[in-house]
Amino acid sequence: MGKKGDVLQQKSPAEFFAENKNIAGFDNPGKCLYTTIRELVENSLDAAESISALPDIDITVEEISQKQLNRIRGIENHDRLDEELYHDFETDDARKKRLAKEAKDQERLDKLTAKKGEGSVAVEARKKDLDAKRVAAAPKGAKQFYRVTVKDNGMGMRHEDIPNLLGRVLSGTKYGVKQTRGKFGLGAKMALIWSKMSTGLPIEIKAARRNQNFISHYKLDIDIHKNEPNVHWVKQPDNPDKWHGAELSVIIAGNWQYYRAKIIKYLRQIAVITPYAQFNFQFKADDEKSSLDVTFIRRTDKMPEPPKDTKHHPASVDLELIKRLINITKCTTLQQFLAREFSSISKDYAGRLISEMRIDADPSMAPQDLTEKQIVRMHQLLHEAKFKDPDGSHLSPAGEYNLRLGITKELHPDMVATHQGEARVLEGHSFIVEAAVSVGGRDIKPGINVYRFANRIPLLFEGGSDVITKTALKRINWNSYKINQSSDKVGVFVSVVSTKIPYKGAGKEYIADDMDEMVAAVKHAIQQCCVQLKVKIAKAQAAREQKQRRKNLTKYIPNACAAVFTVLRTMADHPASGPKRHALEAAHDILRPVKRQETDEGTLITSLTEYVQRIDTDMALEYQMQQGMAEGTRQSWYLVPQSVQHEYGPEMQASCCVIRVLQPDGMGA
Ligand SMILES: Nc1ncnc2c1ncn2[C@@H]1O[C@H](COP(=O)(O)OP(=O)(O)OP(=O)(O)O)[C@@H](O)[C@H]1O
Repeated sequence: MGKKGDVLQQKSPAEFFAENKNIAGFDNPGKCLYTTIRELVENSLDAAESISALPDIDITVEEISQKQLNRIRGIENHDRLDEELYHDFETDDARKKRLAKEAKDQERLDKLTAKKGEGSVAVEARKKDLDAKRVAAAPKGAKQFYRVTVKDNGMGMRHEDIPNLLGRVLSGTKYGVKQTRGKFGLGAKMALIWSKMSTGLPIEIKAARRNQNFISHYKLDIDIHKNEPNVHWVKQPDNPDKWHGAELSVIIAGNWQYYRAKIIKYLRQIAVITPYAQFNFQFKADDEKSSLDVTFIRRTDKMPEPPKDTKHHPASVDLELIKRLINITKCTTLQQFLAREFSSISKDYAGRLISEMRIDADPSMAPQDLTEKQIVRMHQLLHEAKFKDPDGSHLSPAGEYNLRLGITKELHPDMVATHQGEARVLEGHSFIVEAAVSVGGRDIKPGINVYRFANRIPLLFEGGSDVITKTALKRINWNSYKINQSSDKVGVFVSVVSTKIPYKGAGKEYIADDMDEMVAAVKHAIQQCCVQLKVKIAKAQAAREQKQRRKNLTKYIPNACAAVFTVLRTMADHPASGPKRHALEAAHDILRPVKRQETDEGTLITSLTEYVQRIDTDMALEYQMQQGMAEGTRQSWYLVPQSVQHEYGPEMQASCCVIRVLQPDGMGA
């Protein structure tokens, strides 16, 4: 018999992920609830977009008590014999103490609210703090369970594929070279594994493809040891309405209280990046007051072009992948194989590559006849030879329009700028970085608030290690764009799309910060937004300053006019005599209208105000001329001269602008 630790064991992928569920973002019950919702919603979005349907997604989270759960599982509910055995047991004394403390805290909160006002930052922070304290101090209650149901209007699933797609870890339809939210073939199965681990209950699936006259209705779970689906029952009811889509429902342990904020934040951010989708979210609590019903309304029917399937770029393939492609290819010659199974290789180029291999490979040989050595040589050459970069036309970024729309609808910022970068390449996969930077708005804290998206899904965890957060916080000199990084409310939205997002881990929570190409692309996209904002901020600042200057100048006009008018009035009513008379004759023109009551205090105020405003505008223009016109305020117009001879004279100044007539470059006088 072998020694302990010496015995060969094998694990199925399902067993591995069940034991290491944190790798896939299933860390604790609260996070499991969050990740389950997220995985199902992302599958729904992929499914709707794959048939170009505007996504309509219903998400329901229903609280289920231990008693209800037992009823579902067919377990009898027993009355407790020994209360003290249980987690939620609390002595009378302990309860009294807890309640007294809560009352005191509430009193303090009321005082703070009276002083600072409801909704103020200080009050909100204190409320959050108290909620956390309350949860921590409350006796550990029974576990919490939830039924999570997500329904969509997507492509559905083929009836016979459903058990494998949802009951076998590492199986899916998104392994190709295409931009999709899902990639690993894991998410929905992790929700099922967690349901199996925490409640022992199977998953229920309804699905129908377009024009299918029945609905596939399954109840299944997973044999974790064998990594195989285990179908409890299957039905095929009629589908008279020709519904298409999928509805998945799992019952799992979770923690709504701790993760409510994160779940709502996730939905809000996914609504920002997919404003063409409608999300109806319902939380059904036992107690009506705690229930929640939120709809993130579709704001546009304009969907980005869907991503397209592409081929492997030669720079991204490894030896195993080449062998796999050789096994599955339908090409009959090596030259065809290189030209058809890879991107950026033309037929001619394939011929040149084969000659360069110099290993007796011949363009007309069957790829399956390549020896191990020939494959190794081919792999080496594919990594040494030059190829055109993939152009990114198969990617589907959200688009500046959608990004701007989503941000405006959710945050209502004062200003926002967007930029979509050029396609770039990372390890043979093209990627595009889009960014938006907003200033001001609702529900946004002062400082730099980073919103990260990858393949159009929000990333909410592990922000500190992410390339986007690090770039926004450390590599941008905000001051140089007239943005105060601690007091302005700045939103930095960055979305990366790629056929392969370089996630760290299967949980899809962050993109590493160690790839120069990615760092450069993210930095460039943010900077481009900042450049646009700088112009807008400068304009807004100038307008504010002018308004303030005018306000300062006109503030004392009524008082000054009242005093001047009193003097004029007195002079008009009591004409001077003697030596002063001559001196005052000059003022005759002013005094006469006063005497005739044609000029009064109001006339003086109006005239002086107009005068001050005119002078102020002239001064502002003169100042701008001295400073050189700001780029944003300068506009070129092309005028056709009335005659052949034209004098390009000095500039003309009007009250609202300065016109400088210049000779176009390269034109004769
Ligand atoms: N709502 C849905 N509509 C249509 N097909 C679905 C739906 N949900 C899941 N599927 C199918 O089931 C497969 C497996 O889904 P699963 O969530 O396990 O992995 P994935 O989405 O492929 O990858 P990832 O683990 O990265 O999320 C998907 O590839 C898809 O084919």
